[in-house]
Amino acid sequence: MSLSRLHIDSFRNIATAQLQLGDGLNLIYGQNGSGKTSILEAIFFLGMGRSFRSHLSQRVIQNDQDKLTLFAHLEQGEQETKIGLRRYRSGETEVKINGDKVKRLSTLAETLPIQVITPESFSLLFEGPKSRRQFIDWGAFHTDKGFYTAWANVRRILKHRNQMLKSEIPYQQIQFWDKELVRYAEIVTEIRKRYVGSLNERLKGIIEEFLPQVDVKVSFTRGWDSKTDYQTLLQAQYPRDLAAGHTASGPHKADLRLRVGTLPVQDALSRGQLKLLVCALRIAQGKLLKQQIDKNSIYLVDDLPSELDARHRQLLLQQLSDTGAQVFVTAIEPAAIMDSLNTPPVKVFHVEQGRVTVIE
Ligand SMILES: Nc1ncnc2c1ncn2[C@@H]1O[C@H](COP(=O)(O)OP(=O)(O)OP(=O)(O)O)[C@@H](O)[C@H]1O
Repeated sequence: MSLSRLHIDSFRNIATAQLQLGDGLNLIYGQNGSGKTSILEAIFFLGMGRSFRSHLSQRVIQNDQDKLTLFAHLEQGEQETKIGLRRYRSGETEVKINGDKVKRLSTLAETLPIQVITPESFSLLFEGPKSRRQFIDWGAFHTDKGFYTAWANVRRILKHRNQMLKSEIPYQQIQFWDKELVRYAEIVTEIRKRYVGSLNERLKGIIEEFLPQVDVKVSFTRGWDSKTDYQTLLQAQYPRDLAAGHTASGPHKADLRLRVGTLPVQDALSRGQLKLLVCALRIAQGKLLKQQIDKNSIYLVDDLPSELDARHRQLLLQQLSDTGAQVFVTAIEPAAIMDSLNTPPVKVFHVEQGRVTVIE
């Protein structure tokens, strides 16, 4: 699966660009501030309906314009899908797949599985559990049809439960909702647990290549004490939840624990090693997706050379190419990528002040 054509209009500093993309490695290079990341961001926006850089989607619309437009052709074997997205400054978003209007952004995400690796991807390891949960859920969403609905139900019931806690509703009335919550929480937890188990299998080989002699352990925590039944826990914790005005434990607190021996990875590894670990996690996800549902991801790798020595650059590019996926990498100097490749990129783009030209 790959994007063959991409049309960008009024996105960040790119007024307009029409790109014929390569099925394989696409290199985008240019000076600081030229618009390299904006191209990756545009592809991500088309797949997710939001940016990976800013939670304010309006910011990506080019200054002085009232809307942005993104359009692409997606090739899957013999099949071609046309995807279009328009975002207005008023906040409205229009999405079309093969000319038909699409209501839910999750339909877009399902059509276009995207993996992003940026210098900020470290947040996966450093920040709170939310980004790690999103990482697990990316895989759970793409590989299990039941996940989306079960997780949407968990979130809906939790929201309602928290409102009831704030209104100091007695437990007898909350109990009915807890039964529903437990039912969906178990589905979500089971899918997540199974997914992390399969991911671990794929991860081992990649970590051995990227970080030999480092014993990284990845485990899943479900969001409440592993020995306690969730229904019993919700009842026992009701007084505490009531005082806090929200539900302390549950699948909304699930996490991915990454350790080297007894230490959290961020205390045990260098910055370059952490970057490699994040890359290993993303590559393992892509490989697992291919194995489980025969779908390739699209990789967006921003500023690939940073933090990595020549050998690890080469290893990373090799692993990315082994996924068989379409890959977009950015760099300031093209040599930083070219020198690490056995075969040249399929396409090379140069960006200068928002103008994109094809080099080969
Ligand atoms: N809404 C917008 N309208 C117009 N220009 C914008 C908008 N948002 C950001 N820009 C500009 O777009 C330019 C491109 O930024 P981008 O991050 O894509 O560059 P880059 O080539 O990835 O740079 P670096 O190598 O420093 O990461 C920046 O100069 C920024 O000021």
